[in-house]
Amino acid sequence: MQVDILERTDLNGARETARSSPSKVHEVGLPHHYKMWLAVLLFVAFMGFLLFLDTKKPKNFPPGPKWYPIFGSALKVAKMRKDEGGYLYKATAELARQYGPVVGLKVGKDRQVVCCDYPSIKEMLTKDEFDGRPQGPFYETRTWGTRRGLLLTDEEFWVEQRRFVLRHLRDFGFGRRTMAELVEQEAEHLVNYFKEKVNAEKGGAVIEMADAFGVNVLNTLWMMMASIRYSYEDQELKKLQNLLTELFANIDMVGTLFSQFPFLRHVAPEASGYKQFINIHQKVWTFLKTELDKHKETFNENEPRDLMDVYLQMLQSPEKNASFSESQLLAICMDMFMAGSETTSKSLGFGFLYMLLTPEVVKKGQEEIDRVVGRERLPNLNDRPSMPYIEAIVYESVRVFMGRTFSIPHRALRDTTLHGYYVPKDTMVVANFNGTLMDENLWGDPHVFRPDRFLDENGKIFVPDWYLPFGYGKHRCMGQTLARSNIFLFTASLLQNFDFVIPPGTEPPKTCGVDGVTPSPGSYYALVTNRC
Ligand code: HEM
Repeated sequence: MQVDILERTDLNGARETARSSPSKVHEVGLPHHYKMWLAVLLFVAFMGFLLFLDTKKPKNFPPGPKWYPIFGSALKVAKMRKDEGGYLYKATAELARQYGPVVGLKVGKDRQVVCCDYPSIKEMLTKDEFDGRPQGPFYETRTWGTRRGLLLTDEEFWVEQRRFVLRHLRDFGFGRRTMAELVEQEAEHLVNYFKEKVNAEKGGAVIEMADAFGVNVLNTLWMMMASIRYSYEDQELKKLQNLLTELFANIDMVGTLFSQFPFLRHVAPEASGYKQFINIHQKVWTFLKTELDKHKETFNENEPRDLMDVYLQMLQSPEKNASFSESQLLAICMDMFMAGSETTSKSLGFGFLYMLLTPEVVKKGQEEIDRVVGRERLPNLNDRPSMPYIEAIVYESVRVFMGRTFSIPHRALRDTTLHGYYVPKDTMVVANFNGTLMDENLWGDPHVFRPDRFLDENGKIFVPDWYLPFGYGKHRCMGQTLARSNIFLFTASLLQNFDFVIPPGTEPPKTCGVDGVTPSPGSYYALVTNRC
């Protein structure tokens, strides 16, 4: 059937098109500009409807501030964070005071549930439905577009990789005698490093404490991972550690601007932190790739020396499963590097910061060391059962560090409930450890550094159920044993040999710390002298 098109221009100059059929029945449509306005109106109404939906909370979702289009509750959280001096954990704790221990938020595109007390945190960490890890650009960009590694992967992929790494790290000493030897060796290096500094100056040395432990902590892990020991002078490593500290101070555990508002990656790559995130990850990746390439040159498949070798062996094996790849090996190294060094050295950093402010703790610790070990030899991990007070300092150091931050986020794998509330699939669920590790109802005086809280009436170690700084359940920390051994021996060895005081004429350091993925004690100094 033939259709012709009639076009005419009306008095206002607008063009109008009508179609006529051969039967000459004219269907005169709306003028073109009306149609255009109608389309615009429909589009606006549709967008309005979508924005309206954006503000609707799922039924029985955990309570929290109102959701606005696009931003969700982000502006409210940002304001509260500003009011709380920039600390996200404090802003969330304040929200929990207003709405209850389980807070429902929407930050940009991310639906989040934050657990802020012991019962909800325990429920979240033990329920299989919450064993996922978040998805999205933030969690994928770090490994160049595909989720890899151990920290932020889930389901079959993660189960297989976690099992492999744990099994083989054990072969290289993880949790065994070889690990103890490595930790003891690094504690000795640390003491010698301090001695060199202290003996070089009359009256002791003023030492920057916040980053005094990073190299030794990393060495204990890296020897098992890649048979590598770094020196204090290694400039490449120093640069990398500074970059990581910068990165960790600029992102939060629950994401960052460009992950919550992904369009910012394109319109404001610098201001949204995207560019810096990519640059730092690129540098870490290149550093690790260089180490891996060096490793390959000396690799002998019949004599694996460390985890890298066992993994390379697996890559050549015909039984290799799809989850194994060279980029996954690099991602594992990156995760271990990030999870392993920053956390332990910052726990030590906070521990020594508080000990500077509470000399009675140092005195009690030194008395125990003198009684059990004496001064003729360095402490070792066999002394641990006889040194409950130093062990209690370890628990307390980790408490004051993790009490300022969140767990690694989890994700609901399916629609489920938490604390009686509805949590839809793919919601990010995170624990604010401040709600357990700094809860006045649980600890009485959580802001006081008091290792005795971990000792019972017989002076034996007592750890309450609500002490969960290493997580719980299937995703629990893989490095807890190594971390606690490092903190124990580094603390015992330093207290055995040195006294630490606030440098005369300076203000006592502040304990507020610097917020970030892992909180940092910030830069502070101690006057370190040989013990008499
Ligand atoms: C004081 C030191 C440390 C603290 C407080 C700490 C804390 C944590 C926490 C809270 C989690 C998350 C648990 C969860 O999501 O439910 C975690 C996971 C993890 N940690 Fe640690 N950690 C420390 C040291 C280490 C060390 C030394 C290593 C390396 C050997 C390590 C490797 C990991 C890994 C690989 C995961 C991910 C586990 C998984 O998702 O399966 N951590 N850690």
